[in-house]
Amino acid sequence: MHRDEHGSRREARREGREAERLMSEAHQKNAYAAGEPILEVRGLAKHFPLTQGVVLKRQVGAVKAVDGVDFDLRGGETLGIVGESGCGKSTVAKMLVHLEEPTGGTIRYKGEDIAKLSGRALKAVRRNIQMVFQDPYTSLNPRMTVGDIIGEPYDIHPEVAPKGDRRKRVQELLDVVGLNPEYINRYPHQFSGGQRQRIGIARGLALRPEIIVADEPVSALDVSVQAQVINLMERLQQEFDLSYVFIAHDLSIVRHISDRVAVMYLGRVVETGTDEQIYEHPTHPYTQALLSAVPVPDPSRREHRERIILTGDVPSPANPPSGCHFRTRCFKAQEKCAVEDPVLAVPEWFKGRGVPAEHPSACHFAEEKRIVPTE
Ligand SMILES: Nc1ncnc2c1ncn2[C@@H]1O[C@H](COP(=O)(O)OP(=O)(O)OP(=O)(O)O)[C@@H](O)[C@H]1O
Repeated sequence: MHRDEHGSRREARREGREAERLMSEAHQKNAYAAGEPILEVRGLAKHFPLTQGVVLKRQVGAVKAVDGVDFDLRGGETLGIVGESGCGKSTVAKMLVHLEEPTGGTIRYKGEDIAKLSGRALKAVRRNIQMVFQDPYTSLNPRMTVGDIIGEPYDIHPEVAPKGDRRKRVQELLDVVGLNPEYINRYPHQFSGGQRQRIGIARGLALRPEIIVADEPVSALDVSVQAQVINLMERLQQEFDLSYVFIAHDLSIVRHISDRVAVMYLGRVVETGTDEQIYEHPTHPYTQALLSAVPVPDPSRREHRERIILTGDVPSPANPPSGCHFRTRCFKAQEKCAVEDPVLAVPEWFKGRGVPAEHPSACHFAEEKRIVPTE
């Protein structure tokens, strides 16, 4: 065969592949535009190896910090993730922003599995998913000025703000989060806790992300300051068209800001629903127990609230109970719970009934129980 013929065939194949790639990209964009979730998390797992021995490390088990988590995040919405300390919330957050590598499962961003990305494609996704950390006292470098802290992401993504523009950009961000732009040369210790969290938020916004993963962003703050920071985050969500994953251990904090809520226990999601479904019509005994502990300001409603006291501690994620992870502390547990893992799905007996209890709950004996009386 003639050389030129070879070349033109190769060229045609290359063009064909390029067309296929563009079509697949267009398909993904269309799928997202048609109301697909911006993030789809399926079977997400993180098992940390437990080792023994100093020189020759031998794996003797694994801490199942996250053990098969599913959830969706839709564009412009806030998904609250709640659960007690140690249930794996922070590990989920770190996997979403690529600070930890999953042991299993997928995280799809606009239809693409981010674990399979590398190079420029991965960098672009990382730019679009930013994190705001838990503790503003320790997450900011005390030796850097506020200007350097907020502008640091531009070192990795200089295309977002060329060097000459950075100071102006950082001052705009300070203004956006309600801080005086003239404070740009100050150090973190010169700010209050709430102001430091505003600095953390400004840094999270620097690259103009689409998604912010906020890991207990107000837990370290006084109650009065918590409300201010939450109000700020709600305003920024509108202004910058952001989607939030908002993590907290307290259901009452999450309620204010979340459109939907996922309740986690020992590495798994046990119940998900809209804020109304979770607060007014919980069906999982763990959610019901958490709700029975939230502060209720109105004394007459508080009096009528049912109290569910959980006995025992959260078991170790290195050795979770068989079957349902919650069964060792559950007031409803029966034999079935020890042998059969309940799946996170709408319970059969609520399916198609159009009632608020019709939402996913991982319990063999899911049943609606209103804990906090309505106003
Ligand atoms: N690098 C690690 N190596 C081993 N175990 C870990 C590691 N990081 C977390 N864990 C364990 O994984 C489990 C989940 O931790 P994680 O921090 O995700 O929980 P959390 O719900 O965010 O709790 P908290 O609110 O206290 O941060 C815990 O038992 C923790 O000890």
